[in-house]
Amino acid sequence: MEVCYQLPVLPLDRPVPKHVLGRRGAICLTSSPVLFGGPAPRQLSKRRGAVSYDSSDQTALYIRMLDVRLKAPLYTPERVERERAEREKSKERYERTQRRQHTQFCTDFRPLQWCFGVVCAARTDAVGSEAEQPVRSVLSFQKNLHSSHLSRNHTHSTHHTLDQEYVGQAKCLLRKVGSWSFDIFLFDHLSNGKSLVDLTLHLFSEYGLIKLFQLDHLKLRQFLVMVHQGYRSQNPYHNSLHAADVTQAMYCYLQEPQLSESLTSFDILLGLLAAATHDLDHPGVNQTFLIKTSHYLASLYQDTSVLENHHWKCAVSLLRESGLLSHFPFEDRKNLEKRLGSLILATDISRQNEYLSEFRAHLDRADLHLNNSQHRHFVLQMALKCADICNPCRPWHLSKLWSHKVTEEFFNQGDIERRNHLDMSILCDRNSNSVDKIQIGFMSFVVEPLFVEWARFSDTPLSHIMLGHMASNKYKWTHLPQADLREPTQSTSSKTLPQGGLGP
Ligand SMILES: Nc1ncnc2c1ncn2[C@@H]1O[C@@H]2COP(=O)(O)O[C@H]2[C@H]1O
Repeated sequence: MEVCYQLPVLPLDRPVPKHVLGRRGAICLTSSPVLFGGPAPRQLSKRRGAVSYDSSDQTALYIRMLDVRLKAPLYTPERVERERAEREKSKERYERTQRRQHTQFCTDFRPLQWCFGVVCAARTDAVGSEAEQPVRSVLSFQKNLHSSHLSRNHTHSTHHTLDQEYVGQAKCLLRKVGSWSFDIFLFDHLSNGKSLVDLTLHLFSEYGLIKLFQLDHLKLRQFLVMVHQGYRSQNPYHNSLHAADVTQAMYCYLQEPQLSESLTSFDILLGLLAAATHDLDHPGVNQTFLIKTSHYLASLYQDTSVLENHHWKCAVSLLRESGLLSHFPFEDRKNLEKRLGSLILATDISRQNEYLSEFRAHLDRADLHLNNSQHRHFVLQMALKCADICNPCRPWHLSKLWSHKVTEEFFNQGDIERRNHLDMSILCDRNSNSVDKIQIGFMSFVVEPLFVEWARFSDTPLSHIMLGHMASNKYKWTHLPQADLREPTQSTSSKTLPQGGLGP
């Protein structure tokens, strides 16, 4: 049996032990205590990894064994039997749910199949044989789900991830989820790359949405795992970490007094769902690229909000596929799907001026009344727009990382365009653009105008903190020497541990 193993975390309330400070590298591992330097226990047939740790304030210490795999019979027969029974029970329950959903679905899953490259020609061609198609061929995401370690974690099945200490750290960090300086990169590490799943689950339970809307916990988790998997991890920027970041920002905005005092639970449910799904299956290139390469999505959505329409359709597909809201009355589901689309479509950055002018006009006339459901929806749209492009308003150490990630994605697109002799898209040519110039332009022309209006609307400490960070970040991009603006190296960036460095 192959077991994923992670190390216990050293206690947070004690000083960093001398033998840990200043050390980094491979260590030996036993099933419970951590030995630094001792011989490897005999049952370890394989070990590989490194310890990385972070102690930014000398009281907190994160320590992690990366990618360690053991071949060790750690299970007792009773435990194996108990877990087998749990697995069986969970499998039965899952299959029952899927059988029920299959009889309920009468929707067109084509966008879903396209976006994940599942070939279902038989299904679309042969209408007569549609009823005979197996569920799996239609529900493409389930295939991914079955093989996902994320979906297996909660059933404690064969690959038991001994991750409890990390989970403890992640839970600890979640207590600060409402803080604007919440470190999503660190949280992503602590949650094993599934920050979007864990964070959104946490927020759902924090708001009591699970109870209130009688959501099935298993379906919710499966839905979020599918959302996580629906993002392309190879994108430097538009991946599920960005979605987690936007969801966390959205939560901060939902907590602002104006909103928290007026939004309904349905608004909150919608706002969180929209944030988590707003960039689903982003291909890592922009709309211009899709149009000039005659991509099918461009023709499907007639060159208008191509990506946002696609994100929306993917989100709807996943909602239906998971059956998360299958117990809602039909009208409520329709309403939610429609409003979800309207929120996601608002993130089309090429329509920024439309939304901003309307927002400004409302503020000038002081006629936004949040007891009006349409006005509440409009404010949710503005909140999601802010959350989507809030990275320049984060503290420098986080903002800088996002800036490099988004620029890398732009430049990757430019490289493809160059190789294929296509016109270079704006900001995508690495030979004539630089991250600092892109940031200064983006902040001045896109971010600042939006956040100035948002501060007029909400006028809270947070809105001013965001403007403060943006001004200070812009100053840094303008004045710091190039060496300080470079992307943090592997050893100091979030790729290992994001904050505070790693020691020598
Ligand atoms: N820090 C940033 N610098 C430059 N552009 C950005 C930055 N953050 C977000 N964007 C752009 O803002 C856009 C918002 O919509 P998208 O997510 O489609 O694509 C995003 C990027 O093109």
